[in-house]
Amino acid sequence: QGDEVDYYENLIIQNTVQTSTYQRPEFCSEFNVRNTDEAPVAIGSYDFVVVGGGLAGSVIAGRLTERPDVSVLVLEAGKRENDYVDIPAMDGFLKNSEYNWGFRTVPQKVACRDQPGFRCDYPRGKIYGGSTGINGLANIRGNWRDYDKWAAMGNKGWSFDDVLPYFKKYENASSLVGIDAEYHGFSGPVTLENYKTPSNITKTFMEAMGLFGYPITDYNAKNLFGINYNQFTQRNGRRLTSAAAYLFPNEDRKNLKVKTECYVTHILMDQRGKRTNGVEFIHNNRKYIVTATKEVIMAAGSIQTPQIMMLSGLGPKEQLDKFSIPVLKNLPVGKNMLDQFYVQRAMNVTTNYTEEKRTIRSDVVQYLQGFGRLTINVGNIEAIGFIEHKRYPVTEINVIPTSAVYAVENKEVRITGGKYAVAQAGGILLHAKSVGQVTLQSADPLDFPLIDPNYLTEEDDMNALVETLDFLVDVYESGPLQKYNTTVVPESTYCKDYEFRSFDYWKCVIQHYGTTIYHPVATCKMGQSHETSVVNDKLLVHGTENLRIVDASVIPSSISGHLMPAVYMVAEKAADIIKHRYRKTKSFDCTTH
Ligand SMILES: Cc1cc2nc3c(=O)[nH]c(=O)nc-3n(C[C@H](O)[C@H](O)[C@H](O)COP(=O)(O)OP(=O)(O)OC[C@H]3O[C@@H](n4cnc5c(N)ncnc54)[C@H](O)[C@@H]3O)c2cc1C
Repeated sequence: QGDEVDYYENLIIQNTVQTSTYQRPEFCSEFNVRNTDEAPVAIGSYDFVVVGGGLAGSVIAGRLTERPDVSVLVLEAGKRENDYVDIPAMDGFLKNSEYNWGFRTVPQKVACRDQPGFRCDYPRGKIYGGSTGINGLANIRGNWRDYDKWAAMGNKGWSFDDVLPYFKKYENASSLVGIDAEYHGFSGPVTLENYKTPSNITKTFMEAMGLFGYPITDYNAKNLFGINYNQFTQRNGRRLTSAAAYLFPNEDRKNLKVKTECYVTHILMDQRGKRTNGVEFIHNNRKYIVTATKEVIMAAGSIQTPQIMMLSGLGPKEQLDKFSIPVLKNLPVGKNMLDQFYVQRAMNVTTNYTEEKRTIRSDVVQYLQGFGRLTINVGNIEAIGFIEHKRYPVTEINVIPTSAVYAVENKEVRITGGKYAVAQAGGILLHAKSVGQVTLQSADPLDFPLIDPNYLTEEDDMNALVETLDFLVDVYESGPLQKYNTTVVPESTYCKDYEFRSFDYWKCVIQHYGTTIYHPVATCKMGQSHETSVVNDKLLVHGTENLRIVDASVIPSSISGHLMPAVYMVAEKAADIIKHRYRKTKSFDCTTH
């Protein structure tokens, strides 16, 4: 075991130090084409070509290739994960690595005031497994009402009762405690785990919530309102990416081909914009094309699926005209963007709660046994709660019981944090009323898209967050937590001139410390009309016969949870929709009914 401990200790030190000097790219420089005059090389054909081997792409490819008569090619721009990626606590550092595309938003009017140019960091996973390769692993499904709303918007087959079987299908909740079994699956490929050694202060916080009418609840079941320990997509304390869950075990399937470091630039459409017959991509600085005999399935996520669509002539006419891209279909691609907004460092709370002294080595020893601080995301979010508001459906709170985190100081990796633990707490705006958009910067596929979440431009969004943060102070000041002498310390850098707990004080905190929680949806939203949505309820792009979108971009409205479970569900359901469309007839032909 000593060798393994040495290996992981060095791995953490070397990789973490590297992230401190990593320069994020300004565009997709590594995919530059060496010889632009060279014609693309054709590499043959597959039944299905999946663009993006992220969360949804992995599920689709894994499920479709269960049928041996169906061939699937996955084109993923990123690389494979490594042992460092698998350590949950390193997720924060992965944002400064080649596993993150490195996007930033356009300058925000109201938010991200402590970030250069008011541009929020906008991480997206660039790795086989997509954003599940860099995410915080929290499995929070949302309210059943959110999905009933999808159906009420006209999307047949997407009510909660319709989609519950697909939530169950992806998950294996066998090791979770305190759950309502009726709402969970126990044999899916994605294992869920609780953090094994939660702090007593988190436990007490959960008890205190009871005084405010919020019980311990399985928020992934019928009753969202309340609090409970976080559920993570992990196996033995290690990150479980969608690729590891759905594709790694099936890589010997002859009908499955995954090609990494392949950057898809265009969907190849016929002149009427009705049928696609494949895609163009760049690999090793050369252009290639591949044919899809049945479908192209877009799974590049809420930011890049719209970008590739628009580059291919499928998007808002005014956008495409601006860059002289011939318009094949005028669709609201990139519009309607909804994102959630997180104020993680909303407050520091001093306590008399002491923590055991840790070292990298002691953490590694625990990690190798499947527990300890390396097995929880860098945010140390041990518990999650959901609270109600009078004029707003719901916001989320995160309980962070420690300030002890990994940091690089003078090229050395340290676990920072003082003698006393400092608890933190964060609030999340789940149902933003402010609507943003993704647009093109140019017609060059190597340019990053322009991301404008348009945070907090609607008054109600700010009001809901102010109420949430103020509520957290009430909880920290409540009786149960006083045994830890919890004291909320007013922010003293940007907001010191405002009266603590006044509306303007919170507004200042939110404007400076809030940022994305990485859950954009609806940029290729599902719906009935091609004027207000991009795909139908079978996820086919309106007006096309065989171009489908299966990723977070089709989610039509915000959900009261994080996004990963919803995307797993969407992809599992999409796989069934596709299998049904091409179900075997007696003659074993594929049918297109
Ligand atoms: C930092 C971070 C933390 C998060 N934390 C959580 C969490 O704790 N809980 C939760 O529920 N959700 C979380 N999420 C959100 C969740 O991971 C995503 O919503 C989910 O992964 C989206 O799935 P997707 O398939 O739509 O896109 P992705 O998983 O992002 O996959 C898209 C894939 O397409 C690839 N791609 C993009 N463009 C191209 C191209 N042109 N050619 C080829 N490939 C391309 C990308 O490299 C990527 O692999 C987090 C996200 C991030 C970024």
